[in-house]
Amino acid sequence: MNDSTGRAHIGVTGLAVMGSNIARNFARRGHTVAVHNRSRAKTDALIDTYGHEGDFVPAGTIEEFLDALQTPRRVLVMVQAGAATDAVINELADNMDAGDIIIDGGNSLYTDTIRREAAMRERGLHFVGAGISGGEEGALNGPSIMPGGPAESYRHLGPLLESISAHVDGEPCCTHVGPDGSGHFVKMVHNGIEYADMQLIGEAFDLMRTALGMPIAEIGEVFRQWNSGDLESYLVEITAEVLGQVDTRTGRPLVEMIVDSAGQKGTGRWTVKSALDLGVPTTGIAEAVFARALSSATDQRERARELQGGATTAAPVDTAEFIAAINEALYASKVVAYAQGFDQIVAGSREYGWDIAPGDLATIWRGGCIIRATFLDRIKEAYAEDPDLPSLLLAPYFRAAVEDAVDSWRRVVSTATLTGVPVPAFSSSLSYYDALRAERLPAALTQGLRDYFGAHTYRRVDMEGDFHTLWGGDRSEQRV
Ligand SMILES: NC(=O)C1=CN([C@@H]2O[C@H](COP(=O)(O)OP(=O)(O)OC[C@H]3O[C@@H](n4cnc5c(N)ncnc54)[C@H](OP(=O)(O)O)[C@@H]3O)[C@@H](O)[C@H]2O)C=CC1
Ligand SMILES: O=C(CO)[C@H](O)[C@H](O)COP(=O)(O)O
Repeated sequence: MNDSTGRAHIGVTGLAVMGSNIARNFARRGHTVAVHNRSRAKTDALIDTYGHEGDFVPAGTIEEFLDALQTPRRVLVMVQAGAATDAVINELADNMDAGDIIIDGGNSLYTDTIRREAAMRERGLHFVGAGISGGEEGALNGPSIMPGGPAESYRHLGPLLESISAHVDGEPCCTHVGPDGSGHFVKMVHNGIEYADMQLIGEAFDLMRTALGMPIAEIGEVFRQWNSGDLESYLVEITAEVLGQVDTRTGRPLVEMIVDSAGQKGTGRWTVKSALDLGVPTTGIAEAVFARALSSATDQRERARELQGGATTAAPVDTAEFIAAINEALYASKVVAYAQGFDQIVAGSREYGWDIAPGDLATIWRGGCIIRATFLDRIKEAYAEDPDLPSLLLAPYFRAAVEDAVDSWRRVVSTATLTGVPVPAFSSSLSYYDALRAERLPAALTQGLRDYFGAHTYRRVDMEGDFHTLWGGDRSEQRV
């Protein structure tokens, strides 16, 4: 047990990319911040390079670190998710006192956070699983922060976290999301949407590159222009930057020199697994995760290059017009991805009793995070108008935008198919839209088949109850 008389307002342990920049963010905003890392070198490097930026208290051991903190102690853990996070939390907990607060700011799996919160609560500690987004730049200048955990912890922590978060229209991009794993759950879905956003941008790029045969620099310019319209967002902005980058070794566009095999650390996959468990059709995110998996199946792709694509047609004639159509298809598909992500958040909130307000997330995702976009203002307004919106696609603003875009969207998907350009996210989003608005779905036939082979029963459109047809007998229908 420590008898703390320390002076630091908060401690950060784990000083890699995220932790070191968040520690600097705290210090630059006038907070005294204790800093610690498993291996001392990162602590020393932070102090040597940035020590002048504010009031840091470097610590070599967990005991020194905790002694440096005011009580109740507040410690932000920024280490690798999984076993490393468990190890750090347990070491902290063994040396902390009742009422102290541990904040896990890593990309932890929300079910781990539920487990850890319960374990820490039993030990009298507060545990806050906080999703943090913004990468290196956001961590330093203002991330979007999604803290879960007990409401009481947020009363102690809120002002501190809000002070380092991004702000949009004077509002902090940080709010208490709900109990236990809710903060990490919404961060997971945020990352799933991030995957879908990037996949859609990639498909738009591929259409311009492969179907239209445009030079990379010109495509970059298109994205730059799109960033002053409805698609204005951080990811579209940095797409223009990446496409504009010239490789210094070869003089060619850098993107042509990067291996086309996308990595993933897990949050997209977790989103899809959770969507399957919750029964939410998060198809855009799933396609994005599978597209990364397919891209990284490099040996299989190498062998498959010999497969013939059949009679593909020539590129669209009017380039400018087709670029405008891609813009609309991208926007409509993006609305679908967000609609599905928000559906998943609503379903998760219901499943775990978290009472998450979707509009609050739209508010705190407007700044600081990777999916920040002007678009989120509209989502915020949509949920302010109707907090129980059945789907974002039914909010008047988005409904009108998607209905306006749908002809272009169909043309882009059909042109992609005819020219042999893969557009899994564009096309699955359009299919989702068509399925959602369909009068009748072929699920009726699925039910008939299930009843035929497995006596799984079906419901009728004209009366209540469950029914089974005696398929192997006289084919009469029984009420079961
Ligand atoms: N990078 C990004 O853009 C973002 C990352 N995140 C999440 O934030 C967290 C931190 O990310 P990032 O800064 O990239 O760092 P990394 O995920 O690369 O983690 C490195 C840090 O973890 C520490 N660590 C690893 N294993 C242990 C252990 N067993 N015990 C103690 N410390 C350990 C390392 O210490 P040592 O130096 O001693 O090896 C180092 O400080 C992760 O959960 C990540 O998913 C969230 C948003 C964005
Ligand atoms: O959380 C993040 C941004 O919000 C991280 O950058 C995350 O690592 C991105 O995921 P992946 O590495 O799977 O692309």
